[in-house]
Amino acid sequence: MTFSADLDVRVTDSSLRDGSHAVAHRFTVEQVRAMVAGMDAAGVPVIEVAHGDGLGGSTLTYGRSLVDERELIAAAVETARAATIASLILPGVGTVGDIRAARDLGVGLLRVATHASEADIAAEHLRVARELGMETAGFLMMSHTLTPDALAAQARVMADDGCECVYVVDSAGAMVLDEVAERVTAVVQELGDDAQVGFHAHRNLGVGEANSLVAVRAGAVQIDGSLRAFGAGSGNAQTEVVVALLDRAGLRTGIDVAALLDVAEDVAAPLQPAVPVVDRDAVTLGLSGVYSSFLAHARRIGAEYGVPAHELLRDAGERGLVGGQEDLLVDIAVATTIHRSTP
Ligand SMILES: CC[C@H](O)CC(=O)C(=O)O
Ligand SMILES: [Mn+2]
Repeated sequence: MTFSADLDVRVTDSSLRDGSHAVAHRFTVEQVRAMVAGMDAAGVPVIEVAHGDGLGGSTLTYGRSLVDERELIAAAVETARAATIASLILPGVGTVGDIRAARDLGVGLLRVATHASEADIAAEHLRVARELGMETAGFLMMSHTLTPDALAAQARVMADDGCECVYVVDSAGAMVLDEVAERVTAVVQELGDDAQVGFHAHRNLGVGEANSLVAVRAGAVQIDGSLRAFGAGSGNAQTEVVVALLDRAGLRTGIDVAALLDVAEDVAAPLQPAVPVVDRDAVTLGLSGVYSSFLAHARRIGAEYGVPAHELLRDAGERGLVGGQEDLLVDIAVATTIHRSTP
């Protein structure tokens, strides 16, 4: 175990990383301080901070950050009294230089994210983080695209490369209950005592919180969430709801439910440009198995080319687009407009 034996489940709040997608990467230092202060006081043990696409994600492709993520991380580290500040990196987007900088700023836990079938490309980043003394986790994005056995084999690669926890990540919010249970169970069985298993939900099909509970029942001991579902797509499982459900199930998270509900209501909600709703775009993401972070790009590009976002997302699903291929949404939009104007 890498966390206290007093906890049954360790919760990581990703509002200040996954939620960055929802604010077009425009978090300010003051907002980060307020969120971290509230969550830290409520007992949230891990708080993730970065650009939505991880360290180094501030680019034209993914969207520029208003404030350099290193400033935001520094503010989070300075504010937190007890919480570990975590960050996330996608090899190929962030570099080992970003890992060193994050460690120097006080990031204690690094999550290395790869497409579910490409666990091997995390090896170097995991090694560097371990050498720097950071706790490490692997993050198997788009886990719905692999069978449970194939996913377990990828988790084994990450565990052998030295990470302490492997997350089953439902990036598209495409999985429903049994599909989560089957994958988490397979990964738990494969890893045994070699590494813990975590779960990261998106609620595009309206079952993010239920999926998180199912994941815990299947053996996941680390669970992600975002306050008020402050994440990509229709958001992550709501941290405060997941914590309330775990509390109701008699599982110890070390988090004060009432205090966290106050932070969600009083600090997070006023920062949200829109209340995350499971709407047509979100359900299309879930049904088509498309990355939740594609939603904001689809809405922007759709508005520019006069193509409804859900149509772009549906076509993106048919083409099997993966993270990093956001700009292909422009191709789809252009193809759609040409198709429409051809007699
Ligand atoms: C593009 C990175 C992505 O937002 C990571 C993540 O949270 C997920 O795959 O769900
Ligand atoms: Mn996510």
